[in-house]
Amino acid sequence: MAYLELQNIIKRFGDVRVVEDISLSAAAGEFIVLVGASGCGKSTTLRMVAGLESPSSGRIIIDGRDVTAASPAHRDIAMVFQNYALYPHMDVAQNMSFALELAKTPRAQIDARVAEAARILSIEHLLRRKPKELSGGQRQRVAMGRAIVREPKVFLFDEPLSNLDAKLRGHMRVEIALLHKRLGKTTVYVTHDQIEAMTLADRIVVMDQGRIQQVGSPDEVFNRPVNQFVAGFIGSPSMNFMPARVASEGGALTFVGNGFRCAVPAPMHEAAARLKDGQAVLGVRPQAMRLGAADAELALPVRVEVAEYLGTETVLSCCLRDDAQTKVTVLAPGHHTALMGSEVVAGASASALYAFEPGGHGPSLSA
Ligand SMILES: Nc1ncnc2c1ncn2[C@@H]1O[C@H](COP(=O)(O)OP(=O)(O)OP(=O)(O)O)[C@@H](O)[C@H]1O
Repeated sequence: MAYLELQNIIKRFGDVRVVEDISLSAAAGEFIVLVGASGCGKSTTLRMVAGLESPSSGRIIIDGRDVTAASPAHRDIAMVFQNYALYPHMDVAQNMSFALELAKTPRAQIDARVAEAARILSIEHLLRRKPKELSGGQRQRVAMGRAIVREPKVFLFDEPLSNLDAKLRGHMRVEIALLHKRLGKTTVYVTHDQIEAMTLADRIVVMDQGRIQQVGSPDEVFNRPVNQFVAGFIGSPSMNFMPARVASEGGALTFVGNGFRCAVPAPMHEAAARLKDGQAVLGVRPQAMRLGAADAELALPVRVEVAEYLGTETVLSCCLRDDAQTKVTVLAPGHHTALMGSEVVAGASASALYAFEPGGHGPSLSA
């Protein structure tokens, strides 16, 4: 049963609609990640759950109660912000206790909860320090501690790791996953980082231009993206896209692109035959491409523009030999910097091929 529910939420700022009819539900204990590019409306959505913004229309339900009009303090939620939002004049223990003091929680209970949260987050030795005496990662831990002590029904995280350096971000990501496992609370987490989304989420909500594009498990959004936008957003390096038209060659449906052709895989036949003007966008992940695979079902003649060796693999940034505007990234195991400037064939099997109606939000041909 849904524990947190957003029903037909629309948000306008003046004439600008930033959230367009979002409906979403989270089960008790579920970890939901809202992901999307800057400005897609994910923070606004989270802030409406928190009660920091009011929806223009729609309802928000938490644990069976309509909280659409309730103040943040009466929603039983706790939010962790990107900029930590700690009180600078209070020490760590005071920052963590403050909300409980306001709620007139008995002192002994406050002390016990602060001690327990400090233990979970390994910040016991920092309790008497002021925020300015802490590193970014330590401040973020205190912000999480402040959320934990309130024992909320729902945790909300708004880009909590984006102010940290890459190494610390990876470390804190693991801590958040462990914390969720331990506390089991329903969580909504906003990020523009698809690695955070993939690693933390039970279900990922991919947003673009105020709308939900896809809701699914990390496996679903990675392997079965519903449109080109989702396919391009999830996965690193991003999926390669190439324009192609569908032609009937000798009775067989074929994708024909600039300098390559490839049989349309059987599961896409019906959708490919229905395409407007026969135009499609093919997609293939950099990890699925093999160098020199001239006999592969999809064999792309490419020119290697840049080759970056990362220690165990090389990222080859290429363009189609017959169309320099179409870029193709190949992630090849081993050391291949010598290929810079040369022409090679990058191949992929038909099972690794995606195809979409053009325009970004057109459906996948295998959906
Ligand atoms: N108070 C406001 N008044 C007017 N427009 C706003 C307001 N708050 C947000 N917006 C606009 O709403 C859109 C969505 O903003 P939002 O912060 O939800 O996006 P986001 O996906 O979280 O982006 P980011 O990752 O950059 O935080 C943006 O175009 C933003 O400029």
